[in-house]
Amino acid sequence: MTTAPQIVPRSADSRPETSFGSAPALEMRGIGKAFDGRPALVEAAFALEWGEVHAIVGENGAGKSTLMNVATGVYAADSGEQVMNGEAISPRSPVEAAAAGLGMVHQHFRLVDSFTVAENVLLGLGRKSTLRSPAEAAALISAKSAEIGLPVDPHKVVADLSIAERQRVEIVKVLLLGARILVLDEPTAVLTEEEAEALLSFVRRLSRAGHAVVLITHKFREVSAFCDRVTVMRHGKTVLSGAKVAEVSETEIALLMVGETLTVSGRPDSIPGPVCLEIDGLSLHAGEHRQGLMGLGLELRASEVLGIAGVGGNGQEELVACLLGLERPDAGSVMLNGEDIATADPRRRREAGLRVIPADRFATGLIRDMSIADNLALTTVADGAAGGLFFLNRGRMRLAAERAIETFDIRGAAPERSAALLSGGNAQKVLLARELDDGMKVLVAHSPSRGLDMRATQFVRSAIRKAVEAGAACLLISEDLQEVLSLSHRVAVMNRGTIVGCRPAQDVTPEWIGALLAGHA
Ligand SMILES: Nc1ncnc2c1ncn2[C@@H]1O[C@H](COP(=O)(O)OP(=O)(O)OP(=O)(O)O)[C@@H](O)[C@H]1O
Repeated sequence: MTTAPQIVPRSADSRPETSFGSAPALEMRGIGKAFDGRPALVEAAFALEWGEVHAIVGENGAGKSTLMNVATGVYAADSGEQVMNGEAISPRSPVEAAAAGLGMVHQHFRLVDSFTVAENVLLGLGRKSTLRSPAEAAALISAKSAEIGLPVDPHKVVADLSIAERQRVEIVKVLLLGARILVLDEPTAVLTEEEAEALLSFVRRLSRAGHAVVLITHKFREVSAFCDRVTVMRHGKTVLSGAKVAEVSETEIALLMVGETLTVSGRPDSIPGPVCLEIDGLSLHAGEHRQGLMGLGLELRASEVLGIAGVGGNGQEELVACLLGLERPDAGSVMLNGEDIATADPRRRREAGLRVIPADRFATGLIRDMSIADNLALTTVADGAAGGLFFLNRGRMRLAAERAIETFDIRGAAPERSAALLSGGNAQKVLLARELDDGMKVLVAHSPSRGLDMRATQFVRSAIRKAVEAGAACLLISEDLQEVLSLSHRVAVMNRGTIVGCRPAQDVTPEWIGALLAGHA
């Protein structure tokens, strides 16, 4: 049986108990890397010590992942040098990097869903491994999992695992491959608060045991509470190299990240008008992994932002799925300007003026393998704006994409580039460019700034703000309370599949929200 991980935040005395070497764990100097002639890294540098947790922060597209992809052999650098523990290395693949002691857990996991954990690890270890069967791999996984205090069941099928469990499998896999330097790319973006805390505590324990850990993150709290040093990247360059976290303030880091001051966008300057969206008695049965909806009701007015606060997993996904038309509710109505669209097809909803920014940009928003121009044209093909009935007017699509790229400041983008190559912030901007069109009357925005850096967050919020000031209505569903409070005219709280309270934003108090979230009011 495994025991719950202990919480081990950064403390004054966080020196490692052991070390894997006397030379620095990793030194990268003068690293350059371009994609299609566009520079992603320019003379980037990074220095990592054994026994530390080192944060790399920077805006979306700053080059954090690319730098670590170079370190771990995913990409070959165009220039620069890399020294690990005093020895020059230039891994040509992630397996080679791991064999040298450098492993990375990516934002998107690389596991085969239909295989068990043991089979996946066996596959990941490759042909050079001495392991011959899943049973041998299972024994090794159990031993490693117990040694490092990270619960993993080797016999489970990956498809049945939660996101946090899959992430633990990836970590164990990388450590079994021989990693002593572990790179985690935004590991907590996909976790609940509790899971994130457990993971970060594990990271601290790992560093105390002598490993070096690189944590790519957008969250300042993680930097200040769990990291020893911080490196800041901007536009492919290292603008702060390995500063001690205790010696640099969050404001200083933020300013280095953006290179200028940002204006904070607040609530739209608009007076709510007539009701344009009225949801009544919306019900959807619960499932194995979902809460369902329990007779949910709400009213949204034109020129208004109604923020829905709540802990994730309380029906938010289901509400968005019902509004998108991906789920058919068991009961209830969704009146959009007098028309019940509860069972209408997605095209009719669009014609009625409904637009949706889903929480998962790529699952229900953009198509990863299609170009930016094609993604932008997805919703206009049916109405003829992208050409005639039997052909697509590529020239028109290209022009529309060029306009969107300019208006929405989609960096590093060209119409024909694949959406898969966009950073999180830029992918969100493509979605906004498509959804915030002239026909929009009601925007449903689900966690619109999740995983985005400060600048992209401000961009998204000010785009919503402008749309609402121009007369649109916005249903803002977000687990980020700050986001809800800063943008909304009214705040509703969602719990167990229904709205449990609603107030004008100025009357919201932490006690009121707290009581509703906890189900006490
Ligand atoms: N395989 C690739 N092909 C083309 N361009 C790429 C590729 N990988 C990254 N880029 C580009 O390199 C730049 C840096 O991207 P990178 O993913 O390293 O940024 P990041 O700081 O990790 O951003 P985020 O916080 O959004 O993950 C971006 O402009 C991105 O579009």
